[in-house]
Amino acid sequence: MITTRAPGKLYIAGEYAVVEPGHPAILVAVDRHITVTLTESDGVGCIASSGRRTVTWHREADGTMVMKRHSYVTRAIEVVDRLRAERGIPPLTFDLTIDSELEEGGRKLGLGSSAAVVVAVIEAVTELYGLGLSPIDRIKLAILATVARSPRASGGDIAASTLGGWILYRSPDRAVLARERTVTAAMESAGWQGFDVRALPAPTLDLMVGWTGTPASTQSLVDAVEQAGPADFDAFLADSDRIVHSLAGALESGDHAGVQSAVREARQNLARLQESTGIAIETDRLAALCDIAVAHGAAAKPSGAGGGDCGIALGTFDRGLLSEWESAGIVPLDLHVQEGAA
Ligand SMILES: Nc1ncnc2c1ncn2[C@@H]1O[C@H](COP(=O)(O)OP(=O)(O)O)[C@@H](O)[C@H]1O
Ligand SMILES: C[C@@](O)(CCOP(=O)(O)OP(=O)(O)O)CC(=O)O
Repeated sequence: MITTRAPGKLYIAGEYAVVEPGHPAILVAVDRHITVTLTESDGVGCIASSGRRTVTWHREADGTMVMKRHSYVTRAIEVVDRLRAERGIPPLTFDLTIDSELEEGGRKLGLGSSAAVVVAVIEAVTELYGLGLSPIDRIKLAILATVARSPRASGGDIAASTLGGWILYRSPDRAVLARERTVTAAMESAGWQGFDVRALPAPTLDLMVGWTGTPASTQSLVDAVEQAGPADFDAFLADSDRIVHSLAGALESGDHAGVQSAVREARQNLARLQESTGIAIETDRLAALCDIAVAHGAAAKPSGAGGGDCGIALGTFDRGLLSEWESAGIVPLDLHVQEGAA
């Protein structure tokens, strides 16, 4: 039996820009997890996850996997299986049980459950076959599995979920990766040129997280921004890059005022994207979340694609701030940074 665990994540800055290859974002892993348990089985494999339909799979005589429905989980199993076959390792059949702390009553919180599930499944299955992959190679495999299902996903959530702690992330060119014919070739592809992951020191500021209670569809929001094709998108990208760079510098030098001012600027830059696209990133409830935090001396912004999900505040832990959030219909989430393993 193999058990793996992967944390959820939150975007701190760089969302939407990071969808463009090579553009950076900063994320943090949080201490709520997905746990995957793998047990070898005979003939039929079962994927069981609470609140979801159990999916079964089997192999044809030549080892090819057969599954009726595809999901993030099956894509993750499949990509590892292709690598196994390319390396001449004999196939196995196994059951997976998935437990999630990243949903509330079956509703997504915006904490990156799809990334965490893919990361935990990839870790379990690569361990089963003894593939001996580094964390960076597992991030690459998880990105390949994810883009099979969501071609535009940046993969920032995967990097945060794999490494833990605070990270700086730059996305690869997923369109180039998708053209590679084997997993081995995709792992070495030129599509990784702009890709980068690096650990950042955590600030001593407290991270406070509020949930709006409204799940948002990241994919629809990203597609809508692309369709809107705002004339000033290049300026948005340039500003985002500058803000992320100054946030990384402030984290590295322990400059708390610099961290807070970069977070404020990141909020403004997203507000400009909202203005030029007409897409509601900072909803009324996210605006209330941010304004309340600002009134308490914190720096705040929506986290991720916006439109609902979560907002973050960086400052000094403040019970008054949290109770004002509650009065405004925002649920404070009791989350802490999940430190990296390294
Ligand atoms: N426990 C789970 N078991 C299987 N698949 C899951 C599980 N949790 C999440 N997923 C997959 O991830 C998707 C949600 O991911 P995502 O949009 O990243 O949400 P969020 O970031 O808000 O958690 C689900 O629709 C499902 O496909
Ligand atoms: C817009 C984005 O840059 C960030 C989206 O982050 P979210 O935190 O909104 O994502 P979910 O985990 O699906 O809720 C898209 C991306 O990077 O793929």
